[in-house]
Amino acid sequence: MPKKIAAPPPETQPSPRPFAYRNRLLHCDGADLTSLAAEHGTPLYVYSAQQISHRFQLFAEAFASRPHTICYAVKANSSLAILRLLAKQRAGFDIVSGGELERVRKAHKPALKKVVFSGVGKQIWEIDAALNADILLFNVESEAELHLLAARAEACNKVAPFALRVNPDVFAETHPYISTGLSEHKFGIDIKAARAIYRSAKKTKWLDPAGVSVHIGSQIRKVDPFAAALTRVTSLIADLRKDGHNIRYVDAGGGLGVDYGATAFDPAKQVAKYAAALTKSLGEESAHLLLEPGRFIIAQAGALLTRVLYVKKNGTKTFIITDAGMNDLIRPALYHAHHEIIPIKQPTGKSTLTADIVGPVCESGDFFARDRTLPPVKPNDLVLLLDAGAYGMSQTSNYNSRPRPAEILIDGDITKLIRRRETMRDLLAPELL
Ligand SMILES: Cc1ncc(COP(=O)(O)O)c(C=O)c1O
Ligand SMILES: N[C@@H](CCCC[NH3+])C(=O)O
Repeated sequence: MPKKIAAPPPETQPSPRPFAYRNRLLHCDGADLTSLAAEHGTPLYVYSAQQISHRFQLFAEAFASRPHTICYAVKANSSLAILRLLAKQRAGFDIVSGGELERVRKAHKPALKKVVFSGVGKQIWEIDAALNADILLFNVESEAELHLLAARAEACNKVAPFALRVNPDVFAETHPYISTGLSEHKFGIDIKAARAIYRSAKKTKWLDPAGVSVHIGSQIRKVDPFAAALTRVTSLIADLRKDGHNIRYVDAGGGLGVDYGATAFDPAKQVAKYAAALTKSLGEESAHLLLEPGRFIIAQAGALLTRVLYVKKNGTKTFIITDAGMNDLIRPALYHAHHEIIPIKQPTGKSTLTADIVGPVCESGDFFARDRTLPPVKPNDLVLLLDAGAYGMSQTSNYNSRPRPAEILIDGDITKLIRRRETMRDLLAPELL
C-alpha cells in the first residue's frame, strides 16, 4: 500500500538532485531514507517522481517552439511505474526490444502509438509485435533489416513507417563503450548510402519512408557533436525531399549527459543549450522532431541506498564493503563511472577516511569507488550512491545468485514500493531439475 509521508517544504524549483539532508538525515524529497531502509531493507533504489517530472518538463519547455515528441529511452530505467508517470505527461517511448514494447503496453497502452523502435538486432516476433501495435516509427539499422521489415509488414498486412538510423561518422566525445556514431560502430547505416536505400524502399507499398534518425552515443556533455550529426541529417532530408519522399519525422536520438560529480550543475541551462544547437542545425527543416533522452530525465532522480557490512584493511588499503554490489549497479565496473557516495547521517566533524568502496561479489572489478575520501563510516551505517537512476536498476543482474533490489518512488507526500525485492523463489523459478 502506498504510504503517506510528511509533506516536504514547498520548493519553487527542485534542485538538480532531490537527495538532501534535513535535520542531519538524508531525505529524498520528504521521505527519510533511514526509515525507508528500516522498512524495505537494502540495497534499495529510491526515486523522486517530482524530479523525473521536472526533468521531462525542462526538455518539453526547451523544445516548445517546434512540434516535437519526447520518446523517453526505456532502457535507461524501465520500471513500469516510471514509464506510467512519464506517459501521463504525454511522453512517447524509444524501445529496443519486444520486452520494452510489452513494458510500454502494460504501463500505458495508448502510448504505443508514440513508440519508436531502435536496435540493430530486431527479430521477427519483435517486428510483428510492433507492427501489430501500430507504433510510430521503426528506426531501421541495416538494409537487411529493411527487407525483413517489408516482408513482415506484408505478412501482417500493415504499412511500416520507418526511418533509417544513419551513422553520421561523428565523434561523440564520450566513453568508447557508449559512443555509437562513428563508422567503426555497429549502429546505423552509413549516411552516404542512405539515399539509395530510401529510393529502393519506394519499390514496395509495405514500407513508408517517414523519417530519418540518428543517435551518436550517451553521456555527451558538449552540444557540438549533436549539432554536427543533425546538420548532416538535415541535409540528407533535403535530398530525400528532392527524391519525392514524404519525410515527416526527424529523430535526433538521445545522449545528453549529466554531471556525476559534486559540482553545481544547471540542467535547465544544459538542455536549453542543447535545444538551441539542435534547432540551429535543423534550420528551416519543419519535420516533427523526435527526441530520445534517457539519462537526462532519470539519472539524478534516483539513488542507490546501501548498508556498510564491513570495514577492513589489507596492507595499506582500506575497504568499505557494502551490501550492494556490481550486480546492483554496474556502471563503475563497466565504465569506471563516477558516482558520489555520501553517508546517510550528515557528518558533524571534518575527519575523513580514504578507502575503496566495494561490493560482496567475487570479482576484483566489483567496486563503486577507488581511493575515495569520505567521512568515516562503520559497519551498519547507511550510504547513498547518487545519480544512479539511469542504467542502474535496468542493468542489474542476479550474478552470484543475488536477488535484485527493491525500488521506491517518492511521489509528493506518498511513498510507493514500485518493485518488491526479489526472493530466492523468484531466482530459482525458471530452473528445472
Ligand atoms: C537509440 C538510442 N536512443 C536513446 C538512447 C538514450 O540515451 P541517453 O540515456 O544517453 O539519453 C540510447 C542509449 O544510448 C540509444 O541507444
Ligand atoms: N549503459 C550506459 C549507457 C549506454 C546507453 C545505451 N545505448 C551507462 O550506464 O552509462
